[in-house]
Amino acid sequence: MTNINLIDIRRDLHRIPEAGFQEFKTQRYLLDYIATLPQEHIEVRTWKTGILVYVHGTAPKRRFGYRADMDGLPIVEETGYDFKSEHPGYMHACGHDLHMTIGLGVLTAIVQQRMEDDLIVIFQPAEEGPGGAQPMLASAELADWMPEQMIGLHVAPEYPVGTIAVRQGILFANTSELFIDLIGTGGHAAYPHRANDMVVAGCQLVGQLQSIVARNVNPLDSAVITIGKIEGGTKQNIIAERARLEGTIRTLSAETMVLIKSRIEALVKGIEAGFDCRAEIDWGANYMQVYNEEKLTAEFMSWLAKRDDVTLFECTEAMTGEDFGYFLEQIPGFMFWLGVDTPYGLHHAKLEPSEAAIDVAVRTVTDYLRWQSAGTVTV
Ligand SMILES: CC(=O)N[C@@H](CCC[C@H](N)C(=O)O)C(=O)O
Repeated sequence: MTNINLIDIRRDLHRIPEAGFQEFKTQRYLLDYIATLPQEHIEVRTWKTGILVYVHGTAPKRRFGYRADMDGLPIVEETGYDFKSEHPGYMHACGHDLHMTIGLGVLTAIVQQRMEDDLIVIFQPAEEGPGGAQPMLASAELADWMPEQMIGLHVAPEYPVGTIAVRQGILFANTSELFIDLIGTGGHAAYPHRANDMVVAGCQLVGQLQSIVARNVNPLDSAVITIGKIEGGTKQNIIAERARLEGTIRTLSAETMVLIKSRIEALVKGIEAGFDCRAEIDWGANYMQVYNEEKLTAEFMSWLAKRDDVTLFECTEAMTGEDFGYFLEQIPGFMFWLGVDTPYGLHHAKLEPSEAAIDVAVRTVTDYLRWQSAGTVTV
């Protein structure tokens, strides 16, 4: 395909993980690489810290899109890599370094040997939060370059390299972030009767939240409420005036999300009454489910099944979230899982995805785009 060293690129990107909408070095790195490609048939735009690259086809009738997310996570890296993150407390622990590298690989292949149709490669910031897809889709930069068909992928630690897992319909859940501040009265540890302990209130609330999925959601439906962070108090012998819970809600339907939010509001009101305190709920960023358009996904799956270099696996839905769902709400297409064969899961400090998967993905996406563009399939 190409003589660029995608492994080196992935390692360079791995060294510089950045928070959502702070991907300045990442954007610079990608732009510098894109500038080394022949420029005759490409146009480049930036949007915030994201990038849009338009590759003009030889006889375009349609415009395809491939999207890669760009941001890292606030995790202290514990891999055995000699190319560890150089940004303290930040790590590419969700595979976005691979997603971007694959984007550059596909871009390079299509620039080197253009297809008939147009391709837009989208590097999107802030997938982990607060969400870059929705504002990017509403931006002037994308408005006149809107793809007619979209592809996205996500690394999957649990599958061997060479496996592509996908399904028609819902692939990833609806999500909502959840931030609850509890505000009471602090005081001396020895005088609990004169204070209003928000650590106790916060702990009770975490316990009560577990009852929503267990007792309010239909057992044949699926939902998750995870509280990933608790903060409260200032010192071991001071009763905490404030506590803060931070979490996320996952559902397979919009209706269940509404139900869960109303139950959280009711339980929080109960805590306010029971502890005579005040509470503030912030729902943070909400992501649309990732819904794979049935016909295109079925065609992709039958195309994959005929290949002998990949193994197709028809997977179930996952409760992960992805703001790629907003692309698929407006543009027909699909997302698939790419096997990267590593014992540690996404968002783990020891995640070491196999780099051999990069070549698998570049080949699969490029061949699929060429096959589509050759007119075998119409949307
Ligand atoms: C693939 C993946 O891990 N995505 C993230 C998306 C986060 C959405 C939002 N910030 C939230 O926490 O709800 C995930 O955690 O699934």
